[in-house]
Amino acid sequence: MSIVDVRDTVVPIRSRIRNAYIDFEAMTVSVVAVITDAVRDGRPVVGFGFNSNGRYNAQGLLRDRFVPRLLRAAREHPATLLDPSGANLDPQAIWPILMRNEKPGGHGERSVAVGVLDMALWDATAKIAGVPLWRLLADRFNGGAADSQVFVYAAGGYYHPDKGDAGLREEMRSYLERGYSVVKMKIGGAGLDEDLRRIETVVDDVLDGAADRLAVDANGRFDLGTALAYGEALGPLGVRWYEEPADPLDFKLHSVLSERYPGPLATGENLFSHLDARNLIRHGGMRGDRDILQFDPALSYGLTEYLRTLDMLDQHGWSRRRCIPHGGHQFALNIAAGLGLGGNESYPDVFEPFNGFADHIPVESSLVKLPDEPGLALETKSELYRSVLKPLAQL
Ligand SMILES: O=C([O-])CC(=O)C(=O)O
Ligand SMILES: [Mg+2]
Repeated sequence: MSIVDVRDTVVPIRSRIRNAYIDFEAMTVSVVAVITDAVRDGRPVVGFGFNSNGRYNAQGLLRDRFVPRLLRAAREHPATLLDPSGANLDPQAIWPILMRNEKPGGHGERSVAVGVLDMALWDATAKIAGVPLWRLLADRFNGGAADSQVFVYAAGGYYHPDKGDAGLREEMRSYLERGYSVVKMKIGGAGLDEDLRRIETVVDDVLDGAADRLAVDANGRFDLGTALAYGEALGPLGVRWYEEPADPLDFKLHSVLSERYPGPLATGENLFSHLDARNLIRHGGMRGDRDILQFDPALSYGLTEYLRTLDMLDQHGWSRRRCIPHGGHQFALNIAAGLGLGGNESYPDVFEPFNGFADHIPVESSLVKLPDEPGLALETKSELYRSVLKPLAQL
């Protein structure tokens, strides 16, 4: 078998929302379809991948470097893409082919291009094996143990020009109505007083005072003084976690904050390699008994790299249950179930049509089950499949 073509497209996920650092007026996603000549159910197997929000499409990198490397290997050395049986792809063998002639360091952007391709390769591999990705991962890397359901929380609470406190409350209430018990909102895009008012109205008027059901996300906005000032206000409230207080690469700042802020901190969505993740663990003062690690495999060189990150965490005595990836996609959901992570993000209302999970599986008590269809089962997200994936693959 072989890879016969790779198609890619760019889809806008433009919206008027804003976090503390960026707005999403020009946000885009790269989508790829890896077409194989393996046939299942009378059709060629196609693997799909896409990046999550926050980084823009990687079309230039995909077309200049990563797709040509893959297609050239498929043409000239097809066996190098395959597992020893020769009957399926081997994404872990393909990864170094994609990364040939790439220097170390400076992780970001190319990590998105590789992440999108790697997602599609794992999708195709599981489809060829005829199993859901979560099952393939559990059997291959987790002694066969898969979680039957995954903790998910509703991320939203963005700043929006037309939305006041009433709109924020309504949004958060609607997440609870849709089965989520933990929600997340943005901070740091207003002053501390205004943010505290926004937090308090959600905690008091929507969550019956249960602040441990509300996470807050500053998107890397604060300097040390501001991060500490917010921490002093958030600590006594007891929010679920305080996310990305400061620049993701300022490990010293994180370690100082972690000495002063007793509650859980969360970060990692903007660290794009297992080496950057290791620096966070080594130098960021993260606490293995409470903090949350949000590395997003779609943005950070894919599942192949994420497996290295999990190995690194094992070596540092961290439980995988501390990992709740950013990105709200079905890729990380499969990884969470198959490898025993602590949960996965969900965006019930933003970043359509890439948000959310299988159409027919509801969220209940902030838990979601996984589909049984092979691969990532992105086909179970009908709007994504109809409007983006099917036309791209020309199925
Ligand atoms: O607003 C964003 O960039 C997304 C984000 O931080 C998250 O989902 O945690
Ligand atoms: Mg975040």
